[in-house]
Amino acid sequence: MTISETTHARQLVSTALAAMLYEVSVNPKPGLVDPVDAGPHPDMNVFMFIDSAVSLRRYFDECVAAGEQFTGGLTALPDLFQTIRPAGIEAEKDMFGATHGVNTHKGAIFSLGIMLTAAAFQDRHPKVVPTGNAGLMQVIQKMLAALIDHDLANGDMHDVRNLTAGEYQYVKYGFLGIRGEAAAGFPVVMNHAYPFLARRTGSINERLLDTLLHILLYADDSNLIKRSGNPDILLRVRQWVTRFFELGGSQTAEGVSFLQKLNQKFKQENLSLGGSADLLILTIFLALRNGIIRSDQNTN
Ligand SMILES: CC(C)(COP(=O)(O)OP(=O)(O)OC[C@H]1O[C@@H](n2cnc3c(N)ncnc32)[C@H](O[C@H]2O[C@H](COP(=O)(O)OP(=O)(O)OP(=O)(O)O)[C@@H](O)[C@H]2O)[C@@H]1O)[C@@H](O)C(=O)NCCC(=O)NCCS
Ligand SMILES: Nc1ncnc2[nH]cnc12
Repeated sequence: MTISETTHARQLVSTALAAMLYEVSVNPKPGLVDPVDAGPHPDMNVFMFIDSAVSLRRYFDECVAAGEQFTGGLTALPDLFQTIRPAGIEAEKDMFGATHGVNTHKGAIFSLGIMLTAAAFQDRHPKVVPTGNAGLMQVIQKMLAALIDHDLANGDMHDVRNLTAGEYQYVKYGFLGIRGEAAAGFPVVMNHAYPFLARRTGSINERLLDTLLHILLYADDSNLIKRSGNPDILLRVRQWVTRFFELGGSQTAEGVSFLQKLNQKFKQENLSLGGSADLLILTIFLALRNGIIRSDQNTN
């Protein structure tokens, strides 16, 4: 595979990296690292996230090249996913090298790598793939048509001691986690987070904070469930989010004050929103790609 040096390819890669850096910059984020507070992640800080994001440039180059240079048709798109999966495993090594062993972006390597590859393919095939997020969703669904069967339904789940959080939650509760969200074409992002962000007003920080909280209403975040030890946490968190929006969200003093309290609560209960952060990264990627957020229009 030859890395593409076209302006378009470089723009796609820059947009992916920017999405990661925007996400970690948003504050105050409950349950997550931001420039002010590491939340329930004492082993991480914002500089580590910068190092982690920057270490992924080569991988993102490979994703774009794979998407642009794929010669199979729409029905062969599962092969495109198989092309980038080994690159994702190598990218995890780059990330762990950059963070000295801390898991900052494992989920994002998977999710954003898939979305970036699909976007590169979509842009190369305007005659067969519809434009916009709907077309992108279709490409992703086709790429991942075999994922659930391969990883979960037919996976080896006999020794629970060797299961990841996502695999364990599949066996115990039937949750499909990141794989289910990805295989469906990221519906939480496409159907909820992105349209919400597109109509939200305020500064970029306020719009992205509110979008993160909106994501919590829909996402089954396997990090949150793992840290809590009980899927009922999803319902509790959704009640907190409802209260946040009743108070006016991040554009009111009451909303911000509630958010600060949530931040403390997430720290006290050691609750992480790592999966939801990744869905915010994807939403930002699309928003930057489609011009829905622009840093020169950071108005209040
Ligand atoms: C398919 C892979 C993602 C592998 O999945 P795996 O089974 O290894 O992992 P999962 O437990 O399923 O979760 C992976 C990460 O996905 C993010 N995530 C969780 N829920 C969702 C969701 N609903 N939608 C989208 N994304 C979701 C999340 O990643 C983020 O959180 C991490 C940081 O949070 P933190 O709490 O600190 O997490 P820990 O490291 O666990 O720390 P402690 O709690 O212990 O302190 C960070 O990664 C964020 O990005 C989940 O963590 C993919 O990796 C893959 O394909 N790998 C290659 C290997 C392979 O092929 N495996 C398949 C078998 S054939
Ligand atoms: N800001 C953040 N904090 C913790 N985990 C994350 N995963 C992705 N972004 C994150």
